[in-house]
Amino acid sequence: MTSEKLLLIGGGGHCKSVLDSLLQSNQYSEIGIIDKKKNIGKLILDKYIIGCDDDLIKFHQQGYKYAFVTLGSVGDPSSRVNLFTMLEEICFEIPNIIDISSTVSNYINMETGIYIGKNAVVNAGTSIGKGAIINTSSTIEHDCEIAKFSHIAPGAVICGGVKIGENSHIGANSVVQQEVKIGANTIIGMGSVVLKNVDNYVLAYGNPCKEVRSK
Ligand SMILES: CC(=O)SCCNC(=O)CCNC(=O)[C@H](O)C(C)(C)COP(=O)(O)OP(=O)(O)OC[C@H]1O[C@@H](n2cnc3c(N)ncnc32)[C@H](O)[C@@H]1OP(=O)(O)O
Repeated sequence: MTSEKLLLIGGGGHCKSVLDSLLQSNQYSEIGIIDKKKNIGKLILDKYIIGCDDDLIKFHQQGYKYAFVTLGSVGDPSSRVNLFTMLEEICFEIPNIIDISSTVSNYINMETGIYIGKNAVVNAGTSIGKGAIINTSSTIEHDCEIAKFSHIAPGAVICGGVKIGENSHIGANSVVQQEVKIGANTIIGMGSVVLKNVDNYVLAYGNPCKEVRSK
């Protein structure tokens, strides 16, 4: 274990997933959670909510060198993006958090603030942008590009050479055919089978996946 102290920003369900991964890896000496002021003192798994956004600078000065956004999102990651920017401005170091049960190739490129959940697989030649969530049991095959703040939800299968634009959500248990391009700020609904490219700013779902409306 290092003597490094980490803050998790957002104390909801996604925080529990990330915290559970952290507790199994035993990487940080202290973990504190930041949430709404009214939730200070509440326990998440076995870590406390110790402050709110207004306290971030104080905690940084007190030796919390690392911080990570644990607010989740389904389709609109704008709050996650804003929190990430706030952490960068305060000069926190933003690590990647990778569950020990995942299988991640050594031959991938990762920016920062990425969560890779339980039993996820990321294959060689893939790149993952900052703030992305690669959730439980998802598979990202070889040579994919997963842009920043996108969320690959549990069980989704992203076949080889797929490109996913920033801020997009690939719904749980969807399958994206090899070489397909999915635009930015787009939502693919749960259980979709994506056979063709999907544009920016659309909601699409179904088997075969079809654009339903603009976002
Ligand atoms: C750890 C975690 O839990 S991470 C979170 C994982 N969760 C996900 O990935 C969820 C992704 N979200 C979805 O799939 C949502 O259903 C969305 C975003 C596609 C649609 O949401 P909404 O716009 O609220 O649609 P709404 O629920 O009102 O449904 C509208 C219609 O679309 C249909 N529909 C909604 N989603 C889907 C889908 N994935 N596939 C097929 N049909 C769908 C509904 O049956 C409904 O049909 P109807 O009008 O004939 O009754």
